[in-house]
Formats: sequence, C-alpha cells, structure tokens
Amino acid sequence: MLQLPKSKTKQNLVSVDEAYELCRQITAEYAKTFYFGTLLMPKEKSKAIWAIYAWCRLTDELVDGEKAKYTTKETLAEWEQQLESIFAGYPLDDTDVALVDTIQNYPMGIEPFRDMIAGQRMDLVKNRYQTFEELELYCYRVAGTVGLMSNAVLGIGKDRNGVPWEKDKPIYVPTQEAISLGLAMQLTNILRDVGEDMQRDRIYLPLDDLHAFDYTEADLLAGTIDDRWKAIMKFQIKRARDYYKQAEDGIRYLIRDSRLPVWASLMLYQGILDEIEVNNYDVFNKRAFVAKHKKTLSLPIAWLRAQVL
Ligand SMILES: CC(C)=CCC/C(C)=C/CC/C(C)=C/CC/C(C)=C/COP(=O)(O)OP(=O)(O)O
Repeated sequence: MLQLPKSKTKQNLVSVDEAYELCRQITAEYAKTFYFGTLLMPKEKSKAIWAIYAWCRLTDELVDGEKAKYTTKETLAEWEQQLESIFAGYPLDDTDVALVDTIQNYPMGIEPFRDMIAGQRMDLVKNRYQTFEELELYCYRVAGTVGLMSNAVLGIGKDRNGVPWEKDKPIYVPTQEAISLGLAMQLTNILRDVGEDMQRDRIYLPLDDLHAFDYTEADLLAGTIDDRWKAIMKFQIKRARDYYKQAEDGIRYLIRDSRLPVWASLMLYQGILDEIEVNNYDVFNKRAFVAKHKKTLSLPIAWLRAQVL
C-alpha cells in the first residue's frame, strides 16, 4: 500500500494545462539554456520536458535553495514518498499534475527519479569528493539521470536516413550518451561555480586532482590562479569535453525533431567551457557565460549538425 506523506492530501489541485504552465515558468526562470532548447521542440515534448525539469528543480531546491537549512533526511524521504505517489498516478502538488500527465504520455521508469533524490542526499551530508569516481557518481545522480528522463520524451528512432538497409536493424538506445551529456553539463556547472561553491564550503573538484597538481584547499580558498590552477582547469575542461564528445555520438539515434534542441543545448552549455578559457581560468571572480550573439551564432551550426551528423 502506498503511504502518502501525512501533511499532504489530494485536494484543490490545478488543471493539467495550468500545471504545465507552472512547470514552464519554473524551467524558464531557473534553467535558461534548457528552456531555450525546449522552445525548439514540438509543443507536446517541450511541455513534458518542463514537467520533468520542474520536478528536478524542486528536488534540487530542497538542498540548494532558500529552504535548504530546514531540509533533513526525513524531508527527502517524504519527497520520495511523494514521487511514488506521482508514479502511482496521484499528484499531491500542483506541479505533480503535469508530471503525472507526462508519465502517462511518455512511459518511463521511476529509477532515475529515485537516483536523483539519492544525489540530493549526498549533497546533504557531503561537501568534499576525494576521487573522480565519487564525483562521477554524484554527477550521474543529479544530472545523468536527467538525460535518462529526457530520452523517454525525446524519443529514440531509426528514421536516420530512411535508407532501406537501416530498416531491419535493431534500434540503438543511446542510454550512455544521454547520461554523458548530463555528466558533461554538470562538470561544466561545477567548473563555472568553483568560487561560488567555495563560499558555501563545498568543493566538488576531486581532492585527488588538486593534490596531483600540488594545489591545496587553502589555495582554493584564497582563489589562487597560477600555473598549478591552470593545469588543473585544463585537465577538468578536457574531461568535460570528452563527455560532450560521447554525447554527440548519440544524438543521431534520437528521432529527427529532437536532434536540434539537443545539439543547441549541448553547444550552448559547452560554450561555457570556452568562456572559462577566455577568462583565463578565473572562476573565482568571474562567472563564465555565453553572450547572446554567440548563442545566436551557434544556432545555425546546431541546425546543420542536426541535419547531417
Ligand atoms: C545525447 C542524447 C542521446 C540525449 C540527450 C539527453 C539530455 C537532454 C541530456 C541532458 C540532461 C540535463 C539537461 C542535465 C542537467 C545538467 C545540469 C548541469 C543542469 C544545470 O542546471 P541549472 O543549474 O539550472 O543551469 P543554469 O544555472 O546553468 O541555467
């Protein structure tokens, strides 16, 4: 029997359309790059992605937002109960209404959603990562999972070139590639936000990597930018770019109308790495962002890649 959180009962929830509108607003406000990507999708798909992103954002807010100081393990356990309720078809909050509808339209498993909550649980108790393996698990949980959720909506298909010899081939599901895009984006996020995270006593860069370049926590706290730091950043940027490359190879397996939004989001987010380089690896005093004219410029290239790659 499903146990609903005590504080919640199903009453006075908004209509499905209103729920999607709420999710749209949340996505537009918090995740500008992805919101832009969703505007390049067929309306039905963009609505589903808003519902998923809104849930992810609300999950993230539990440990990262204003209410974070009141969040405990129990809060996350309740949130997981609410998730079970959504997957059982019973929305408890307004935004849940959209997610329930999305799950009906695009069948998907609950596991990536549970994994994401596990990622927030890590954030609750952990503020240092010793090895890249530990960090990779965290990145999978908070972002790779979004790739898995997105795949269900974006759709996998073999309308690739419409050539006869592809017709009978089994459909390839680019699961690993979707996860890689999430990992690449999260690593990018981590590199962009090093200074900001440090203020909150959080270091996501693996301590092993810092030590390998003879750089200390004290250096990080002081915002030391020298050859050691630049070498660390070059290493991390290369690692993130390798994940983008893996992701790129999977886009061709998505159905045609999903390729442009994914290429566009990938290129825009990857552009943040270029900006970090332009800023001479100063992630302590500057927040790397991609200027509007560069975003506009990358669109035709994304379009072309979506057609030919
Ligand atoms: C490549 C294939 C086969 C499929 C695509 C699958 C997708 C869409 C993967 C991407 C998953 C994704 C969007 C992960 C979230 C990553 C992330 C770091 C989000 C950061 O979000 P915010 O912190 O809100 O972003 P900004 O603050 O930068 O706006």
